[in-house]
Amino acid sequence: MLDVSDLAVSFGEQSVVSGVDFTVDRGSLVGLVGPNGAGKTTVLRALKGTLDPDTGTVRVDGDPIREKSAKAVSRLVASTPQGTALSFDFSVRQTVEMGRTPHLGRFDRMGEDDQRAVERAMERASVAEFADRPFTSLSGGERQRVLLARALAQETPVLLLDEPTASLDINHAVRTLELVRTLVDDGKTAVAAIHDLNLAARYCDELVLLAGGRVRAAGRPADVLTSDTLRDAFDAETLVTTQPGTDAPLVTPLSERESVARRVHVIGTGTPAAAAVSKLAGAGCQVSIGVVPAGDTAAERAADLDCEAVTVPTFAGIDDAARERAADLAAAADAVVIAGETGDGNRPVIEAGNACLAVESGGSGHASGALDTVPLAGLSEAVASLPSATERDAARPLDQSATD
Ligand SMILES: Nc1ncnc2c1ncn2[C@@H]1O[C@H](COP(=O)(O)OP(=O)(O)OP(=O)(O)O)[C@@H](O)[C@H]1O
Repeated sequence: MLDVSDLAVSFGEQSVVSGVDFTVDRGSLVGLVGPNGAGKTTVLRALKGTLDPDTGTVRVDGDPIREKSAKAVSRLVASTPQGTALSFDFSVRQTVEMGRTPHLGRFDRMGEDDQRAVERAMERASVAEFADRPFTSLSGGERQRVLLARALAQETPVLLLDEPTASLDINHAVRTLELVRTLVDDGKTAVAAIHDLNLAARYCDELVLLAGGRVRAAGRPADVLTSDTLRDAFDAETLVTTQPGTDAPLVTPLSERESVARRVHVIGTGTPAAAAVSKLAGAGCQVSIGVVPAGDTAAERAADLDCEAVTVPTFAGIDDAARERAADLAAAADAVVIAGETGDGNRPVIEAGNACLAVESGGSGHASGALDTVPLAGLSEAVASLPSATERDAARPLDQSATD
């Protein structure tokens, strides 16, 4: 339905987007996500044909949009702007009626069909109750819904929405995206720039992640929103898990204070080890676990959080290759954390690691009674307070010379 190929736009000397390619299938909702200044609004402007790209083409149903008349485009594409600071001296109803302009001749009056489209658009965007109020008297979120109603009244096959939920409370944000989702499920095609990554992940079929004017990732939300792509695009540490009851990703930004940035190898099984993995990954640690039976809760948690798990088939015992891989991870880690049952076979893995901590109450069965034991709640702080492997290695020759 929409096809963007090799799009490049610059303002004066400044290149703003370049090499942007993506397609939007009919009846799908694509979210444009990315940091401030990434080029999302610029791409939306190119999609509606209101700017002249340096290179590249935007096609709607195979036809270049720049070759269509403004009226033809406005019958195909409706859009809502990012800001709502428009100084309309019109009522809400009159503002929504403007959406019918592409369907009317210059001196035509609105007919019954037009009136019906306006009423229906106001109902759907929940603004009918404001119909007679001046647009300028509404709050930012109410104005945003009126502008959505205006776009809906236009009755186009394509909707372009620039931050449709930016000023909306959580109830109206969800209702707006659910409305867009319903329209898309009924056959419309929509592209929306959305800052809230979790709402974008929940409602969009696909995401296009822009940063620095380029597409950094595109595809299903779960494939686009990974810690690595988000670090690359936003220069931010995040924890990516799954939204309850869906398979959509859930992105939790980590503050620098929370981000412990330590490499930690966990040894243990079951709920205690799973809780330790979550806690450490949530604190921004690079976590590995093993050796652990495949299918154990802790192995599954590690997989959910994109952490390396050294596994062996359940009841198969620990083989040499698995033991060596886990020992290598333990030796390279800043800390080894023991949580839950470890099994005798993991003894060499524990011995390969340097700074060992055990999680309180989950530590039964671990190899040494001489370990520092910490509560789960204080685990990431305890790990952060240990020297990193690099600091330990740097200190080692000094220790040796001191004993010589
Ligand atoms: N008319 C213009 N003249 C000069 N620079 C511009 C113009 N419009 C946009 N830019 C610049 O282009 C870059 C991309 O802007 P754009 O509005 O497309 O980003 P965005 O991803 O929508 O950002 P935000 O999330 O902050 O809305 C920014 O650096 C912006 O300053």
